[in-house]
Amino acid sequence: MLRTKEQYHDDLFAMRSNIYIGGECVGRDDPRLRPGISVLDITFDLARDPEWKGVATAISPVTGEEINRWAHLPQNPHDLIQKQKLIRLGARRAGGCIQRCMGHDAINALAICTREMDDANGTEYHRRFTDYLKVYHQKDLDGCCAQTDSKGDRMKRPSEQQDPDAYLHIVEERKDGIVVSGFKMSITQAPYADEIIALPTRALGEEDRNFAVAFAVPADVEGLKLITRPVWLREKDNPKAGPFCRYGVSDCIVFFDNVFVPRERVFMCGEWQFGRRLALLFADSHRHSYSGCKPAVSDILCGAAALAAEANNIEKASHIKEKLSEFAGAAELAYAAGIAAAVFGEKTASGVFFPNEIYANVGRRLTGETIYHEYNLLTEIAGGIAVTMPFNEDFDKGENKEALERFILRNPKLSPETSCKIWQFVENVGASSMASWYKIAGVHGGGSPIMETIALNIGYNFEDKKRLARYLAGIDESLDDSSMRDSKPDFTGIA
Ligand SMILES: Cc1cc2nc3c(=O)[nH]c(=O)nc-3n(C[C@H](O)[C@H](O)[C@H](O)COP(=O)(O)OP(=O)(O)OC[C@H]3O[C@@H](n4cnc5c(N)ncnc54)[C@H](O)[C@@H]3O)c2cc1C
Repeated sequence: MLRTKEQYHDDLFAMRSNIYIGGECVGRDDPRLRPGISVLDITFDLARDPEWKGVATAISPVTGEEINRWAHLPQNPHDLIQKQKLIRLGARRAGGCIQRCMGHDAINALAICTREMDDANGTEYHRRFTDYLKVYHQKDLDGCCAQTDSKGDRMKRPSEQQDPDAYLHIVEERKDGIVVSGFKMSITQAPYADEIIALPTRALGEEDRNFAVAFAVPADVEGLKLITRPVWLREKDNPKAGPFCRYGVSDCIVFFDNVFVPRERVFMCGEWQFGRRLALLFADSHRHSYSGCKPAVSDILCGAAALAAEANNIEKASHIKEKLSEFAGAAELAYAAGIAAAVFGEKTASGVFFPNEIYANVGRRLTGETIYHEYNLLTEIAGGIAVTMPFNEDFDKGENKEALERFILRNPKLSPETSCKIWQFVENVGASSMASWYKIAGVHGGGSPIMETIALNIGYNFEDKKRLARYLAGIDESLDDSSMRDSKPDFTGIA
């Protein structure tokens, strides 16, 4: 089934009120949530648009029916590339973050890890998960991923924390399910998701057994509170403002206050040995997703910088050309890393095709490192007007309207109206509440750069480089490069 955005809204607005903003409990129809809901609308519209069939849609391996690609488990490299393409496409339209990749990455991680736990322990998590996914596909659900725990004292393990709620944990195990408590934080799109998919955030020891828990619950389940921080642009309700102003985002503290999770929705319960594996499966899949969305952010920043250069009539200056080319490097190297991760990925026992973790991590780290630099490029090219421009209303009405039409004109080839729109866009993209969100998301979303460093320290073959150096230095007589010969890209599904 492919839901329309109207069906999605109906389902959303029928949910129990458990959203808290500024100390008040509000419904999902609160206008401050609307900019985020409008982003999700794009994902429903794209899936029903014949032009994007096969990019925004896929065939479900569990129901055999056409589904929204956000709910799909990639089966081959082609699927991973289509996912990457869809993320860049959606993110370009949403102005930077399409918000659905976390749920997608969570279901992939669960499909793989439940199978591996069953193979190791004879449990039945994979069957439960597949049954859950069938309903997820049939109802065309949207899940957010609640992985990041509030974590309390960073130097202490989950079981050592003064407040056990610093990490989501099992409070009680019953025959028919489990009761869980704890805080997850920075959870994007939780207030307008159908489902919350909870996963562990880190490697766990035996003493952390109760913190090894994964499950899915409806986002309005009894005992769940979503303490929400919406981000929107000042012009969100101005019909004359550009599409960028329609979109925004909400992140949440997801507070599980003794929430009951029925057995059929529990996908990990005490398997602490698999804590790291499940956390990393999500993180690596999400880092691959960044190779789609971060290039879109670079596209937008590059476009804004190029327009600012045009408005300043400095396009032909050599330092501007050089700066613009840096955006191309940031966007396309990250995108290329995503494609490499897809064709050098691997088929897991669950049938899910998983991106190569080295390429996914180097791509993600590059994007985290360049994000502030890219904003700096825009600032250098645009000058200071982004933070000093009068409000839109001053350009629209009042006694200074005519004077401001002259003021805003720098490049005589542009009309005052176009010039004004360019500078308003530069302000919104580069110097707004959303701009700050994108900067910090660019660094920490998908794991802080240190997490990619750790992943690379574990997975990258440094011994191979040492062997090479030993050979070139004359310490070893021969060099074994057979791994280069044996590693072959997989083009399954790619026409
Ligand atoms: C905009 C945004 C959206 C997000 N959306 C989601 C989402 O949808 N779902 C989700 O699950 N998460 C989400 N996240 C969370 C994101 O994954 C985390 O921000 C990220 O993993 C970093 O965790 P943290 O913010 O708790 O920072 P910390 O982990 O506290 O990191 C802060 C600093 O402390 C250091 N540090 C931490 N622990 C240690 C230690 N033991 N020893 C030494 N140094 C340490 C780190 O290296 C880092 O430099 C989102 C984050 C942002 C900013």
